[in-house]
Amino acid sequence: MSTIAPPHRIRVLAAGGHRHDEILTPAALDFVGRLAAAFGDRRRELLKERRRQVLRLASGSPLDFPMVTSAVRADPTWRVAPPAPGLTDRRVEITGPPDRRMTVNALNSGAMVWMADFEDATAPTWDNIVGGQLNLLDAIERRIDFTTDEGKEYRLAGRDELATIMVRPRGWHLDEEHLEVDGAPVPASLVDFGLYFFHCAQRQIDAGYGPYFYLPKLENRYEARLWNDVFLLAQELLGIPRGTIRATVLVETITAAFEMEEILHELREHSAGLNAGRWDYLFSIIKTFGHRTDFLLPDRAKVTMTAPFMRAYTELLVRTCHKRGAHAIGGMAAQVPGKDPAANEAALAKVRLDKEREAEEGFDGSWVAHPGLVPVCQEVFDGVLGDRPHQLDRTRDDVEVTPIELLSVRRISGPPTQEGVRTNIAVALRYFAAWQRGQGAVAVEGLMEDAATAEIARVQIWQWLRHRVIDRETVLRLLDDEVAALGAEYPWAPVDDIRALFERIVMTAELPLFFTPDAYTRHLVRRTEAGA
Ligand SMILES: CC(=O)SCCNC(=O)CCNC(=O)[C@H](O)C(C)(C)COP(=O)(O)OP(=O)(O)OC[C@H]1O[C@@H](n2cnc3c(N)ncnc32)[C@H](O)[C@@H]1OP(=O)(O)O
Ligand SMILES: O=CC(=O)O
Ligand SMILES: [Mg+2]
Repeated sequence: MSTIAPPHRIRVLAAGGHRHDEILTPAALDFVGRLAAAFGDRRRELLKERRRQVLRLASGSPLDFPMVTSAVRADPTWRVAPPAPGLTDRRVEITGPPDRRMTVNALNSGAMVWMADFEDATAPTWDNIVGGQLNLLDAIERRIDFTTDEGKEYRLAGRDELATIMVRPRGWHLDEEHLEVDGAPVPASLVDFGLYFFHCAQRQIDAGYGPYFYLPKLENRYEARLWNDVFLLAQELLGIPRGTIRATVLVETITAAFEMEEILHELREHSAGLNAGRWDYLFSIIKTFGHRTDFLLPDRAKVTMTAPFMRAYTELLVRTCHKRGAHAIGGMAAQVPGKDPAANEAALAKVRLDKEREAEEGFDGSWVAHPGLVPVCQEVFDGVLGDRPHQLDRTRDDVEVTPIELLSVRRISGPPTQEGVRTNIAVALRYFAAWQRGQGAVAVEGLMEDAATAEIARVQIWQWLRHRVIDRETVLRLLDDEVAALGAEYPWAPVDDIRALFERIVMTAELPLFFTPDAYTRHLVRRTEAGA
């Protein structure tokens, strides 16, 4: 074992669940403990730096491409690592939580990649976290087939037809309260990354693939450097060759958009490109600049990917990736298929338009939220790529994006409508209810809602209140109505708790940076001091 992974004492503070012992083995826990002991302090420092950056931007410091890294951007010679096996052709990627049924469905969906999501689409109950790891292990070992009580069979297709697995650990801002190292909670990112890497890295290599990841919610190059160092130590500890890991970073914060090239550079020997995480990106813009009137946005439905500031972000992402030989992966259209044929047709048409825009901009592939959307995404990218696995050769030298273009939000501003306010309240409440119950993604009125879209819903209400474009009485009246509707629709929902959560994270002068840490501690943590 490496001398740079100090000794530590790790404890599980949760009752043992079904087959948890297969994941929480002493060796796996020791591995996670070593990562936490090696990187816990740096992660804490970086979270403090996030707060300092919030204050700097709030007090008027301009956001710009960093001067100190201009040499990295100007150097034409460097490239990221070549695509690893299973990651060359990524024209359709499906995302979703690694629950048992969805794991089989996603792997069989026909998509090239499945992003198994512990972040936006997972409510991080301890059982979801450990159960998700178990499902991944079972899938890789091909022992996940099962039959439901109703007799529906779930079977994995042949290996060549399965999607390549990429795992998205939780972001740096979250703790895992059911694991403690030297008396402190383990960073959730290191739990999700560490358990998967420990159990599945070698198995994936033996199967001809590798340990692949999606990295969420990074805010700057230092956070990318931290991930790179985690990768180096993890590979060293398990004797896996340096450079085997691949990771796609989601550009989903406004500050990361100013450091795309630097993020690729930090991770270059492990990089598998960038993804346009549009929903968190929008959330990040509102959260970061919500105090400014020139960042006041209209109803969520009116802020589309063709808005000039969103277009500037996606075009810069493609340009940056292709300049460095990296894949650029598109984002999530929110529409999901439902039971009504007319609504379905409309949803598919919207998804098609979205994917056509991405393929035309130069993206190499894109995300879908539902197996029913794989064919439309596939068709659109087939049309543009043909037999080529990607379009890295489209270097988009025509694209030049300035800070002003990334930040020109006011060009689509306008007051919210009453319906826009109501919808945001309804979405936030429904999502919080599902999340508290352990479900991290839900369909609400034909749209996929997850942690990122729920964040948009709640920060928009906060922003509109703050700028007095809606008044508190209106929000409280609509909240009464929507809480009543929620109780009628979901009789199991603890409506008082959900209302209280909404009021804590919306009806407050100081905007909490994320809703999840507080909601997690209050509602999802079930610690047993004695441990398992
Ligand atoms: C902002 C971002 O980060 S986007 C990425 C994070 N968000 C996500 O990944 C959301 C992924 N999508 C989902 O979770 C789901 O599609 C939902 C919750 C929106 C809707 O799910 P459901 O209500 O189950 O949809 P529906 O009833 O139409 O599903 C039909 C079948 O497709 C399966 N299915 C639906 N979505 C998925 C998916 N993403 N992956 C695998 N299988 C899926 C269902 O399990 C169901 O299977 P079954 O017939 O065997 O029971
Ligand atoms: O993670 C993706 C996003 O859009 O947010
Ligand atoms: Mg996101």
